Amino acid sequence: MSSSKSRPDNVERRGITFDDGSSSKSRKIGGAFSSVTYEDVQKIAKHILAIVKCRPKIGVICGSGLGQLAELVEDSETIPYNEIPDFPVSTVPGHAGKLVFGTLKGKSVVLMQGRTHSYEGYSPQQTTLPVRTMKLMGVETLFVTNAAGGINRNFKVGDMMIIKDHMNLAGFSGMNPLVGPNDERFGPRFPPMSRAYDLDIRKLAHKVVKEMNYTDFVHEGVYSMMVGPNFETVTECKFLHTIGVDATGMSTVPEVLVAKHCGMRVFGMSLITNVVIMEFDSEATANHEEVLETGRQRSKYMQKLIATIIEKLDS
Ligand SMILES: O=P(O)(O)O[C@H]1O[C@H](CO)[C@@H](O)[C@H]1O
Ligand SMILES: Nc1nc2[nH]cnc2c(=O)[nH]1
Repeated sequence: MSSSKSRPDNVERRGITFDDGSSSKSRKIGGAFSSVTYEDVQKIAKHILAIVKCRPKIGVICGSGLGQLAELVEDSETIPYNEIPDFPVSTVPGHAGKLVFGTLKGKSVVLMQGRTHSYEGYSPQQTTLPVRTMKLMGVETLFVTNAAGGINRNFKVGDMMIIKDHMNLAGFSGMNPLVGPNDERFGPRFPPMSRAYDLDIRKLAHKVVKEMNYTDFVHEGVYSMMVGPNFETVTECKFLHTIGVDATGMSTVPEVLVAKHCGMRVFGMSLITNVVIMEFDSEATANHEEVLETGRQRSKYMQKLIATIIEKLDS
């Protein structure tokens, strides 16, 4: 299958068939409703499980420049996203676009080396399709990682943040992967989100941080998602700071919503790749090269931390 098959500009949106026989496509309902059905996801999961021997219980989504965790995976089996029918394909530098199956510190895992984002043109349902695919492959615990801009003034470039909660700013404009008809086989119509980030894994993470002497540069805080692709204005950063956000990015939240909806345990971690600009007259500007360079310099610490938490996880 060619990689262009699943790119956002020419992806065939099958949509939903309504009671009167019309489809969401013919009703010209936009991206938010271009749902992927349970059967679609089942088909993709079966396709993948027919290729790999591994039966993962833990999934890890590697954010911008953070895919090197795959180097620690033993007995690895790799599938590029563009070889999986209907799987969204990463189009951004720093996202290799591969599923890596294998054993990480004794645990069966599947790693996503790169994700897709709404700003690439994908609907929230498409960007989260891999999470539902993991669920139907047997994954019970999801680790989400990302590169993010530090809003908290105590954060320095290269620091890390255990995510304790998120602010779904994209959701305020209706961009939420759970919008549309709800299939109870995935989860309930109204899922709670007050404990989105698993408390036990967060406690374990803090213990591991202490044992590894990482306390000077690992914090805990609140992540927010902006749709992007532009970085924030000064006023937007000041707003985020005021409402209690510690780090901001363009991903993760939809994945967490879908993972919680389908009953997964979730742990999230941000690498602070840049500190956001909050002075109107600053000449500094945010850029993706800095994000990737920080990833190159600091991702090994994040990899070690994530790998050790996974090693010590109860299941
Ligand atoms: O969230 P991840 O995918 O780690 O990447 C972050 O870094 C990119 C911007 O440099 C954006 O894609 C933003 O979301
Ligand atoms: N929105 C946003 N995403 C990022 N990803 C990495 N850094 C940033 C940032 O400063 N802002």
